[in-house]
Amino acid sequence: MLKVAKFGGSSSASGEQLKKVADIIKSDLDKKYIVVSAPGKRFGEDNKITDLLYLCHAHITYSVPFDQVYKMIVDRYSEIVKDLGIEFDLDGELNEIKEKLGKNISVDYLVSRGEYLNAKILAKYLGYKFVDAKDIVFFKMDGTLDEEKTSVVMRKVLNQAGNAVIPGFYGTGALGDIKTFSRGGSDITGAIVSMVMDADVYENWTDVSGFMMADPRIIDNPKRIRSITYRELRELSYMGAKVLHDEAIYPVRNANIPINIKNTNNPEDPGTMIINEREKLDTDLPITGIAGRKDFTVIGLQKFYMNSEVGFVRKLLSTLEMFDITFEHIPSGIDTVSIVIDNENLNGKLEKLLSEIERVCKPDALNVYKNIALLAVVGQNMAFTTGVSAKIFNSLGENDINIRMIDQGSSEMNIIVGVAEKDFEKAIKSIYAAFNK
Ligand SMILES: Nc1ncnc2c1ncn2[C@@H]1O[C@H](COP(=O)(O)OP(=O)(O)O)[C@@H](O)[C@H]1O
Ligand SMILES: N[C@@H](CC(=O)OP(=O)(O)O)C(=O)O
Repeated sequence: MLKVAKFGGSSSASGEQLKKVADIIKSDLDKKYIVVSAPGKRFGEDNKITDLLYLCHAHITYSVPFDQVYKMIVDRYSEIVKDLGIEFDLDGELNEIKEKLGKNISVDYLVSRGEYLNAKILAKYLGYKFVDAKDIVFFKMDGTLDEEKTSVVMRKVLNQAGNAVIPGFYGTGALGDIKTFSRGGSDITGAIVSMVMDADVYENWTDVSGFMMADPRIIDNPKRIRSITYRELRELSYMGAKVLHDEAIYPVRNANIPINIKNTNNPEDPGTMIINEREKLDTDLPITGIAGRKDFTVIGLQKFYMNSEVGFVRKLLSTLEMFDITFEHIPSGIDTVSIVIDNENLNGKLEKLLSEIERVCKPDALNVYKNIALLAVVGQNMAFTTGVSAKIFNSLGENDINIRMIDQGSSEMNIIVGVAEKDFEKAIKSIYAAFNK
């Protein structure tokens, strides 16, 4: 039996947490490859090391003194090393980083030091080998994973290493520089190690006892999801349930490796199993989970006889292509079509995009709705159950929540609802309550 275990920032936020991590690892010899994030928050108002490193880089870029932020980082690691009581040359490591803290330091290199140092510390505490992610994770020129090179090199290095601790979140770019995944990317590193080493299970250790039916920061004590398919999980994590990065699903799903979400603070809890087959799901609830995100803009077009104008949607989408904008959903009616765009992708381009849409599509009306939140109600059982959408829309209606958009994928595995951002939490609460009476 081979297990890959990834411990997130919440599991490694302090010496005390890292001691729990070590106990978990030592109590199960199948956990051979350990992936670790940078120290996360110890309490609500605390800072994640990765955020402090980004902040430090911003100070350097704008030539603002960064000593105070840098000191906060140094203090956190000093405390961890002290609490663990290990002999660790922290000063030597920090000096190496400090020497590079000039104007031209790459942001990816600097933020990757969060996981680098944490993995080195944990390896020392466990007596495991430290394997630097820069030597086993490789990216292509376009920034995507170089799966071939990564597989060959990682397999060779890890087979020789025996038990090893690997920093998550980064690897080496095509030009030999350090590159990171997007935020939360240590989950992806864990999934890649699982795939390449052909693990029997990928354990993802965090601070909650599994994937919940809804965000526990919005719903008090939500029901735990005992088992969920990769597809459902991807929908939920993409839509904001960031327990697991949505891009971490692909490598393990392809290799058919189950993921087990577990709680470092409650290791006995079974957590959530993420598997391939719907038939083996341990649930008969019509919906599996609810997730959502704020910060969307909806652009709505109306045009009489739009449905008979050949190529209308193509023209509309070509305007997005022109500005290099991706979209989330495109619900349409007979004479209407809307595009839902993540604000991050609009990035100051909205006015220019609207004028191009006017020019190319000549709509009768063009409306923009800002501050939209999207909610996704997800479940593979939904396609086989009647009345699910009625329940969702009734619950929103009963709570006076105005629905701004509805979309349902062809898989019938999710229903997406757009609401005003101010109604976001209320909407999640009312849908959750409707399915948990
Ligand atoms: N549906 C959900 N189920 C469980 N946790 C959720 C859900 N949606 C959001 N979360 C939040 O995700 C957090 C865990 O993710 P994250 O902070 O990235 O963990 P880590 O630091 O271990 O990587 C939980 O503490 C919880 O607040
Ligand atoms: N430390 C990185 C990568 C990561 O995956 O962190 P976490 O496991 O705490 O989500 C980040 O904050 O984005």
